[in-house]
Amino acid sequence: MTQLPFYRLPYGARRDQLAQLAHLTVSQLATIAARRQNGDDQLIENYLTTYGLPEGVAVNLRVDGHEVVVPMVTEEPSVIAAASNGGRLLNSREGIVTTVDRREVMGQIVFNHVADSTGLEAWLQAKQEEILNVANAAHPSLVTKHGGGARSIRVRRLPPHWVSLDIFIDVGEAMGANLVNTLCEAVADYIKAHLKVDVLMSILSNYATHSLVTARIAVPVTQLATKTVDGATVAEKICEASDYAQVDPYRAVTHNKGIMNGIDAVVIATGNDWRAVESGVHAFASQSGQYRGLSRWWLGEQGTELHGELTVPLALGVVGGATRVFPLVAINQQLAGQPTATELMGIVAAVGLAQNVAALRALVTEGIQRGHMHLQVKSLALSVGATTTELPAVVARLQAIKQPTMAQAQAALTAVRQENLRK
Ligand SMILES: CC(C)(COP(=O)([O-])OP(=O)([O-])OC[C@H]1O[C@@H](n2cnc3c(N)ncnc32)[C@H](O)[C@@H]1OP(=O)([O-])[O-])[C@@H](O)C(=O)NCCC(=O)NCCSC(=O)C[C@@](C)(O)CC(=O)[O-]
Ligand SMILES: NC(=O)C1=CN([C@@H]2O[C@H](COP(=O)(O)OP(=O)(O)OC[C@H]3O[C@@H](n4cnc5c(N)ncnc54)[C@H](OP(=O)(O)O)[C@@H]3O)[C@@H](O)[C@H]2O)C=CC1
Repeated sequence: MTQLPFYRLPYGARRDQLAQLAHLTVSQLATIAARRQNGDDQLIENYLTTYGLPEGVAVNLRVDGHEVVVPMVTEEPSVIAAASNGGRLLNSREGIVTTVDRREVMGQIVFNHVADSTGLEAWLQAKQEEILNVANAAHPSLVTKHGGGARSIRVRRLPPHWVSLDIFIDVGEAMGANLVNTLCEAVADYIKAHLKVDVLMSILSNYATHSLVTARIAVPVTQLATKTVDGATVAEKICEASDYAQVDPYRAVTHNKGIMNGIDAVVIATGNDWRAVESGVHAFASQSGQYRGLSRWWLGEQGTELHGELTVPLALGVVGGATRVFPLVAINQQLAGQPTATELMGIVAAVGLAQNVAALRALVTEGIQRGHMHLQVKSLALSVGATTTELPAVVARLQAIKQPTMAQAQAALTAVRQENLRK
C-alpha cells in the first residue's frame, strides 16, 4: 500500500507521526490536545493545534475627539502598559488627529521580456477605460454593493525588459488582497486575449502607498515630565531621539520596532494580515533610499509644545479575510467602537504614535529597563515554571534584583516552593 502524503492523513495519524518524530511526551500531547480549536483545522493546512496569544486593551487613547478602547494581541510585557501610558502623555481635547486621503490598493500585472515597451505602454494607456471595466466586471458587487472598484491605472517600465501595469482599486471596507488579485487576473486574461504578451504575474502590491494614514498630535511639554526630569527637557530629548532615528538605520529599526509593537498588536486583534502590514511599513520607512524612523517629533515655535507625527501605509479591513473567522475579531471591533476601515487605520496609527512616545520618553529618561523589566519579570517567572499561585511571590523576589537572570528566577521559584512546603 502506498503511504498517503502527510496532509491526507487523518488528524490522529499526523499527530502520532509527529509525536514519534519529535519524541513528544504524554503531557506535551495533552497540551496539544487541550489547545485544539474546532474549525481551525479548516483554516490552515496540516493543522496540529491552536497557538493562543494574550489579548488586552490599551486605554487613555483619544483619537479624533473620541475615547477609544484598543484591543491588542501581543506576547510582550509592557507593550499595552506603554500604549496606555502614551495615550495619557498625548492626552488633549481632540486627542490624536488622523487623516486618510485615499484608500486604494494597487494591483500589478507584470509583463516579461517586453520588446517594445513604448508600444505596450501606449496600448495600455489607450485601453484604460476597457481595463477598468474588465476589472470591475470581475467582481461586480465591489462596485454595486460596496461602492468600490478600479479607479485608475499607471504604467511603469522597469529595465531591462519588464513593464508593470498598476491598477488602483478602491476595495471598500475590505483589506482587498483577494479582491485585487481577482481583478488583476481578469485584466491579465483580457490583455492576453488582445496582445501577444508574456504575463509574468498578476498580484496586489503590499507596498500600500495609496492607503497612507497620518496621526498627529501637539501637547504641552509639561505633560511629558517624569518624577525627576522636567517636561521641557524630556520633550527636547524626545526630539533629539526622533532626529537621530532619521540618520542612523541601526537606531531607526529599533525606533520602528517600538511603533510596530503597537501597530501589530491591533492589526492582529482585528483579524488583519500583519505580514502585509509589516512588509509595507518597512518598505515605506526605506522610501528615501535609507531606512528611517517612521515618526517625527519636534518642538513648536515657543518651545512649549511637543508635536508628533507618524505616517504609515496600512491596508486594513473590517470585513473579509479573517475578520469573520475568529469570534474575537467581532468582539474586538465592538470594543473599539465598530470603526470603519478608514477609522481603524486612524486608531492603529494613533496607537503607533502613542507607543513611540512612551518608549522614547522611557529611553531618554530612566532607560527602558525599569518600566519594561518591572513587567517582564512576570514572564521570566512563568518561563521557569512558576504557577499562577506561585507567581506573586516569585515576582516579589525578582523585583528586588536589578537585572534578574533565568538562574535567579529558578532560584527564586525554588525558594518560594520551599517556603510553601514549610507553611
Ligand atoms: C512601562 C511603563 C508604562 C511604566 O510607566 P511608569 O511611569 O513607571 O508607571 P506609572 O505607574 O506612572 O504609569 C503610567 C501609565 O502607564 C500605564 N501603566 C503602567 N503600568 C501599567 C500596568 N501594569 N498595566 C497597565 N497599564 C499600566 C497606565 O496607563 C499608567 O497611567 P494611569 O492609568 O495609572 O494614569 C513606562 O515605563 C513605559 O511606557 N515604558 C515603555 C515600555 C515599552 O515601550 N515597552 C515595549 C517593550 S521595549 C521595546 O520593544 C521597544 C523599544 C523600547 O526598543 C522601542 C524603542 O527603542 O524606541
Ligand atoms: N499579498 C497579500 O497580502 C495577500 C493576502 N491575502 C489574504 O487575503 C485576505 C484579504 O483579502 P480580501 O479581498 O479583503 O478578502 P475577502 O475576499 O475575504 O473579502 C472581500 C470580500 O468581502 C465582501 N464584502 C462585504 N462587505 C464589503 C465591503 N463593505 N467592502 C468590500 N468587500 C466587502 C466582498 O464579497 P461580496 O462582494 O461577495 O459581498 C468581498 O469580496 C486576507 O486573508 C489576506 O491574508 C491573499 C493573497 C495575498
